[in-house]
Amino acid sequence: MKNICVVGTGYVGLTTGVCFADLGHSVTCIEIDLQKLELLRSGKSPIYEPGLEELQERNMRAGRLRFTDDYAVGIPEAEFIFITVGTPMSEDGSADLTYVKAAARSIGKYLRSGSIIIDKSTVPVGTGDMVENIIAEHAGPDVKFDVVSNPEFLREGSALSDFFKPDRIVLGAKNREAAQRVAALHETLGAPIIITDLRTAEMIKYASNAFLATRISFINEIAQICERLGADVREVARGMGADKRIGPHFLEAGVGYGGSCFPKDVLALYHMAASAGCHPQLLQAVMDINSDARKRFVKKVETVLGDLTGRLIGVLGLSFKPNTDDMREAPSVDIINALLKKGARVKAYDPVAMPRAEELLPTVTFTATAYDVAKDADALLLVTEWNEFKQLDWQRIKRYMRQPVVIDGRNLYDPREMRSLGFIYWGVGRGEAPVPLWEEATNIGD
Ligand SMILES: NC(=O)c1ccc[n+]([C@@H]2O[C@H](COP(=O)([O-])OP(=O)(O)OC[C@H]3O[C@@H](n4cnc5c(N)ncnc54)[C@H](O)[C@@H]3O)[C@@H](O)[C@H]2O)c1
Ligand SMILES: O=c1ccn([C@@H]2O[C@H](COP(=O)(O)OP(=O)(O)O[C@H]3O[C@H](CO)[C@@H](O)[C@H](O)[C@H]3O)[C@@H](O)[C@H]2O)c(=O)[nH]1
Repeated sequence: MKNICVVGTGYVGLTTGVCFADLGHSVTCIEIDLQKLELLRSGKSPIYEPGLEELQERNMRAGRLRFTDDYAVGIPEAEFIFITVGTPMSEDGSADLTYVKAAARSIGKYLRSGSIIIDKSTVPVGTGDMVENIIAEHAGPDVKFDVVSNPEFLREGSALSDFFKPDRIVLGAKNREAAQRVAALHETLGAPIIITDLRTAEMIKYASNAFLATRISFINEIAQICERLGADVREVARGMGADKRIGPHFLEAGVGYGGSCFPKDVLALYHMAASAGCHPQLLQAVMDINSDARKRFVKKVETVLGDLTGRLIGVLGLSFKPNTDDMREAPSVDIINALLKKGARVKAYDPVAMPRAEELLPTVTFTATAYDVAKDADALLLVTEWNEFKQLDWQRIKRYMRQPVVIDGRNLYDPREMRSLGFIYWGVGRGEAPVPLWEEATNIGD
């Protein structure tokens, strides 16, 4: 049993704290947002993450997990201190390190010799050195400590299984012995552990996210070509993915990637590269293709319906992906704002993200069910592929709609089935565009 302190209780911090407690360690989580802290102390999770709240409650009851806003409580006893605070996008596109610097200052004030500070937040190359300097400045010369970079690879919606069954654990440090102590902490997980230097570990995180984002933009570009040439991108991805060198994952064409990580991390890497005098042209293309995917989706609605003024559009799914309530950089927000700008009215439904979406989309009407979204709608747009949208009663939806138009941004439905049910259906990269409902169809896709 080790004493662990986790600074920050967002998606990464709470998962880290709860899971290490579940492995039998004694964990103190420090959170400065007092509203969040109150919720956490009452045994509730401030985020929707399947299985997390149950595990949190269990470990709090067992006395292995506690929450505080007081660094004096968490830091002095801890052998391992994880920094998991946010690193959002700054105005210039670089990663904003305000929270990391503040956490390092506070840790420094209460640190005792022998602790290891582990940076789990996604931070630009060189941040580990900066954190070390800030802590040293505040801890004073007598306190001996190490900084280890341990980038986090969990995905929202599957955070627990990603924690307990990681593909790999990356550790970067100046002092190999410190990295080995952190490796030993993770031993029970049985995952491959890669030990490298600080800067390389920091870069592995950005390169991994940028590569996954590149695959998504690549398949979205292929989808656009498929649409023009009458091929089916899902089959293309299946055929490509069967090649072991390519693999089947992250080849789902759609409305582009969103979330709290890919958009900000690709941009931050671009910024890092440009600041170092490189010319990151592939990263620029990845970002351009991603924003075009959202625009093209909106253009499809216009192509089918014509002028959107006064049209009622129903949107299914708001979170940036299923199984999370996270609305950060969700494609739904850009799509809905573009529709509203073109004069449409929008109704929307999401199984869990509506409370978070309300403040971002104040003029949207939120409904209690997916079926309510369809009522009187001129078109229904599938934006997030929640499981419950796979089982809809389409005969019922068709009766509710003003006209049976479905634009599917995630290729959730079978085009032939939808058309045989009488829908005007348009997916992503799956053959020809449907005949527009208005005469002067615009050319789409550019
Ligand atoms: N969200 C993910 O799925 C994910 C996955 C891998 C890596 N990451 C990276 O991990 C980091 C955290 O991401 P997140 O989504 O969990 O962030 P988040 O914004 O959801 O949570 C950060 C938390 O830290 C708290 N905090 C800020 N400053 C603090 C301080 N000085 N002391 C104590 N608490 C403080 C905030 O109040 C907030 O609750 C980011 O760098 C992100 O890029 C995120
Ligand atoms: O084939 C695909 C796969 C994903 N997406 C979209 O890509 C975005 C990101 O999806 P996903 O990677 O599943 O979610 P995140 O929770 O943002 O996780 C990513 O970002 C985290 C934060 O850095 C990393 O830890 C994870 O490894 C990395 O997968 C979402 O909008 C998805 O809809 C696609 O459009 N097509």
